[in-house]
Amino acid sequence: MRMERSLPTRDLTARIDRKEHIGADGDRLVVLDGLELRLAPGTFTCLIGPSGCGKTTTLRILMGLDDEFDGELDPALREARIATVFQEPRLLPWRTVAQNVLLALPRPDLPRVEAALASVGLEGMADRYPAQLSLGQARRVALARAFATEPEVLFLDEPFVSLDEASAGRLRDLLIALWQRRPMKVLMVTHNLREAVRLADRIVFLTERPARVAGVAEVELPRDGRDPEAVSRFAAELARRFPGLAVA
Ligand SMILES: Nc1ncnc2c1ncn2[C@@H]1O[C@H](COP(=O)(O)OP(=O)(O)OP(=O)(O)O)[C@@H](O)[C@H]1O
Repeated sequence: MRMERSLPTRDLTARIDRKEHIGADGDRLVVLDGLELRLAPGTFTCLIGPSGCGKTTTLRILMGLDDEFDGELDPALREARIATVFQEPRLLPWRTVAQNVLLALPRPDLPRVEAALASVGLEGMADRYPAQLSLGQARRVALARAFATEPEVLFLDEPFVSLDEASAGRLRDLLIALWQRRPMKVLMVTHNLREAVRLADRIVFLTERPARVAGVAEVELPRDGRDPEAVSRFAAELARRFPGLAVA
């Protein structure tokens, strides 16, 4: 029998004192300035803020993809097993669905791949190639791949944009169901305040660029009470509390 790896029980912290990008004209663009984040065990956090304020830049630093910044990441974050889900499903086109999931695992484990695909409703699709999938199906594979690695921290960057509302809604339900089975720390970037309210325990609002944390809201709605009306009401309240930083 396969043993599940246990999840760490302490917070992870990150402090980004300053992050600059160099623009095409060679000018320095200060993107992040004094941004501090804390990821708590078993907590689903959404990061939201105005367009271009630095959300993806923040995520890339936390993922370890960009280390050119002033500040400090929790050493435990560098050592943690992390999984990432991007806007683009990022599947290798010349590999089958099953091979794409298999490649993410530390060792070959076909039963785990099959279980992961079944968990996202893709039984029977293991031998298809990415070009034979709809965008929604490809995103399911990306979720299956991320969860199959049993990460300690899961980062998502707008994983449901460009889908119709019904498909996005089904994928949100799926994401929450997968996460509730094994609630790791999650940090998800989204533009969509209603999506954040639907999914998150906690929403971190960023200021305009250069971004820092404008405020943190706990989503105090019970998970089984997040129907569209309750979500809209809560989102409207937050939009009033953080004017200009998110639209309900
Ligand atoms: N590699 C780069 N080189 C130069 N400038 C960059 C680079 N990456 C991002 N930028 C700029 O930094 C700023 C922040 O970009 P970032 O993608 O982090 O914002 P965002 O909040 O995720 O944006 P959006 O809301 O549009 O998704 C933007 O002005 C962007 O043009």
